[in-house]
Amino acid sequence: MNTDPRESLMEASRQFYQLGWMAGTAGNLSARVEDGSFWITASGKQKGKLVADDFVRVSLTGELLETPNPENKPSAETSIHQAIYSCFADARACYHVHSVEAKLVTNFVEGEKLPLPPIEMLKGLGVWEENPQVFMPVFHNHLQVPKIAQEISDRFHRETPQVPALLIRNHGVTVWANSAAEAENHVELAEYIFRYIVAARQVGIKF
Ligand SMILES: CSCCC(=O)C(=O)COP(=O)(O)O
Ligand SMILES: [Zn+2]
Repeated sequence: MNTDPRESLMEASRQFYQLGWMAGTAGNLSARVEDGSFWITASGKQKGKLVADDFVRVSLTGELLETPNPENKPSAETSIHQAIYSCFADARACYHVHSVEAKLVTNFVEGEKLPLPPIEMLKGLGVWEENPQVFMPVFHNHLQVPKIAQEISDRFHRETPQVPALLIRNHGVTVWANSAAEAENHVELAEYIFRYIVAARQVGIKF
């Protein structure tokens, strides 16, 4: 496991910012270290030019353990990262971004899950069946983020998601993986799938 994952997080953030998925201060990225704690982007940082001081390290229970800049506050959405790491012991990185398409697709369903198209890209999210019926969990965008985190934790303890990703309605996607590199792949694959869903709807393709 990487001892200090901040370089990978800064690189991913730069890339997602350039793709328009972390516009301004939107989104947050984290990765764990050996003792189970995780480095996460500090709240309100411009995501196109993060430096190593723009992070904090917090414990799985949310205690602030390290802050290179004393003014840093943990991401406002730290509780969601805590929920993911608590639910999935193998998760080493958790990335949350805000694309236009991720918000749009959550308006295509009323319920708590978004049907995904049976396309090849699902293999990158761990689904290897032929013509799979796969759903991505969708959560309500409560103003109080810990409430979203609690609902994620409750639902994932009842039912393991089919893909390592979740949507928050009109907000964005959160993915997790067993490495920072794999989390970057998961964001790119999820975003590709959202673009496909938006495009399919425009031309009337149903799945
Ligand atoms: C302008 S984005 C609003 C907050 C949010 O949803 C987000 O992802 C960034 O919050 P953070 O506290 O991590 O900067
Ligand atoms: Zn967000």
